[in-house]
Amino acid sequence: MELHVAKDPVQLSENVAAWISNYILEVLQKQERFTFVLSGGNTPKQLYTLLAKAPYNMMIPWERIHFFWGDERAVPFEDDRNNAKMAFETLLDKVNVNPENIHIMRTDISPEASATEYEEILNNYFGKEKTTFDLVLLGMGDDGHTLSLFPGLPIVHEHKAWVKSLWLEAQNMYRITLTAPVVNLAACVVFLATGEGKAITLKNVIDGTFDAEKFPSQLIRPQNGELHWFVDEAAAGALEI
Ligand SMILES: O=C(O)[C@H](O)[C@@H](O)[C@H](O)[C@H](O)COP(=O)(O)O
Repeated sequence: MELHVAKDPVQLSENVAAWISNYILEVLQKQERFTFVLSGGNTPKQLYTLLAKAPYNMMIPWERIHFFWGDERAVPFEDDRNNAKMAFETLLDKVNVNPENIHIMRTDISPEASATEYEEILNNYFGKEKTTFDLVLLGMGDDGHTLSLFPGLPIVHEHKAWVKSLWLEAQNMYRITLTAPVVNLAACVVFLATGEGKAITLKNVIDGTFDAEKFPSQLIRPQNGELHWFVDEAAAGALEI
């Protein structure tokens, strides 16, 4: 695991934009396509906005990037809580992507059907390969969840399925989410976390005893890939570094 600490959320987004674009260019020297899992939540908004501007909008061969989502709230695409909507507004509508390479988690069908369909899409992409995504971007909630793997829910014990739907009582909505097993087959996972509200949880996730029921972010341990945490000083506040 590699920890990158930035002064504040603005610097963090700048560092991550530079880091990610270098990584994409490096990988694309060796292969034709790049598979990129986007995350929802607030933290990545600034990063997406930066990636849509110079120099990154020109530097990155967007048409060679295939986009996926880590999780989705089962609300219509037009709803502001929809993770795909946010990514389109901040990034995908502004750069030269190939619409055929964008794989949203559908919310116009039942959450179960959407999860099954997404699992099929992933199987078609990665079926026999040992490594899945080139890059998975993740966030962590103050409670230690990542993706839609929330503390105490059965989904944290999923060993087999790559995509599942679940009911989230606290938010009164269904979610569709990738599971830890598929994310752990990625070549690279990048977590973003900012703010002092995440400091104690971050310490528990990184330095604490393994307890996935309580801190599902601990489930993310790429088998053969890299794991990076990009955090700001406030989120890093409780770490001993
Ligand atoms: O749809 C979502 O809610 C997410 O994908 C979720 O896992 C998110 O990454 C964390 O909740 C962190 O969210 P913030 O960046 O808003 O703190």
